[in-house]
Amino acid sequence: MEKYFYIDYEQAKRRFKPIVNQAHKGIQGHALIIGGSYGKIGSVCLSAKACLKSGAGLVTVYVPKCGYEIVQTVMPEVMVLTDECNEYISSIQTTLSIQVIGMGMGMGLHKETQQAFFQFLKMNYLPIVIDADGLNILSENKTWLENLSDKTVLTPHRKELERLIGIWESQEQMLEMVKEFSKKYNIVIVVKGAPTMIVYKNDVYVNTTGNQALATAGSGDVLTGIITGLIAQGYDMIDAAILGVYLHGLTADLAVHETSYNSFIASDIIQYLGKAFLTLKK
Ligand SMILES: NC(=O)C1=CN([C@@H]2O[C@H](COP(=O)(O)OP(=O)(O)OC[C@H]3O[C@@H](n4cnc5c(N)ncnc54)[C@H](O)[C@@H]3O)[C@@H](O)[C@H]2O)[C@@H](O)CC1
Ligand SMILES: Nc1ncnc2c1ncn2[C@@H]1O[C@H](COP(=O)(O)OP(=O)(O)O)[C@@H](O)[C@H]1O
Ligand SMILES: [Mg+2]
Repeated sequence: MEKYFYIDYEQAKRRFKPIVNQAHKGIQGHALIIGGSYGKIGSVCLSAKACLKSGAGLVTVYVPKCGYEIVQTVMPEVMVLTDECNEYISSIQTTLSIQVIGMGMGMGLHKETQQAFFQFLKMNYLPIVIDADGLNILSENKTWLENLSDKTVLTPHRKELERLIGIWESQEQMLEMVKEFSKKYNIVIVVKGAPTMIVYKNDVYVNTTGNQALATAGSGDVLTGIITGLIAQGYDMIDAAILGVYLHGLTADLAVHETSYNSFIASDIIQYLGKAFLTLKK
């Protein structure tokens, strides 16, 4: 039996958990953001900043060496681990105690990066949000999908989704294909677009916030950071996806009267995140 839900204020408000007075960084969780390649370190910066500004206690990023000074300069709050390779990720080694991983943004498709991703997937048991080139690597190696744990959220835009599951004739057919995909791997899929729809098995959650101002570079990287930051705090995968997508779109609704559609950029999502959270204040 399929179920459709609209992600509106009520759906978001009842999922929102205010941070407790006695909170400390440990309670808020430690997130690891893995991604970036030469010329695309900005995508990791956007994700990491969004992750912190969603309430995560600690954020560490794992980037190629070329990203070290950039991240440490742009975001003193974020800790940095670097790959031995300068331009792209060639192996993913970490012994950090973390609660969640967000990965794929700006990561590129270098063969060594693909292998590093595969080795990482095989030994990962933590909640993970996979976006962008992480999705594109899975599309090029579909047998690797078997290694996805049931604590996985995929966040494809329509083109990334097409690479992953093939083409569709209609929105209805697309949703049926995504439901089958979700059931086969027991994972959550955030189908980004206008509107964004979250699919988990036979349930479809249709977002009601957001607008065309979000059609700008890095807005998906920011969403990955928001969802990762919510999971770090203990939200389950579906609630984190629902609340994250709602808040992400709401920032654009709150901002456009000041920024216009044209002059809204991905950093504005992060800037307006506080205002979006305040609308859910209990
Ligand atoms: N500042 C940065 O470092 C940025 C890095 N980025 C990274 O660049 C890599 C490539 O991501 P892109 O999404 O740009 O490239 P993709 O190759 O995944 O998508 C671009 C192509 O897909 C089509 N497309 C994009 N969004 C679509 C949608 N919603 N519906 C239908 N077609 C769509 C476009 O027409 C274009 O042909 C990713 O790893 C991403 O994280 C981008 O996020 C942009 C910003
Ligand atoms: N016209 C639109 N209306 C609502 N949301 C949009 C629109 N265009 C893009 N978005 C949102 O912006 C984000 C774009 O993600 P993505 O293409 O991955 O960006 P990037 O890879 O550049 O970070 C998604 O969350 C998508 O839902
Ligand atoms: Mg993207």
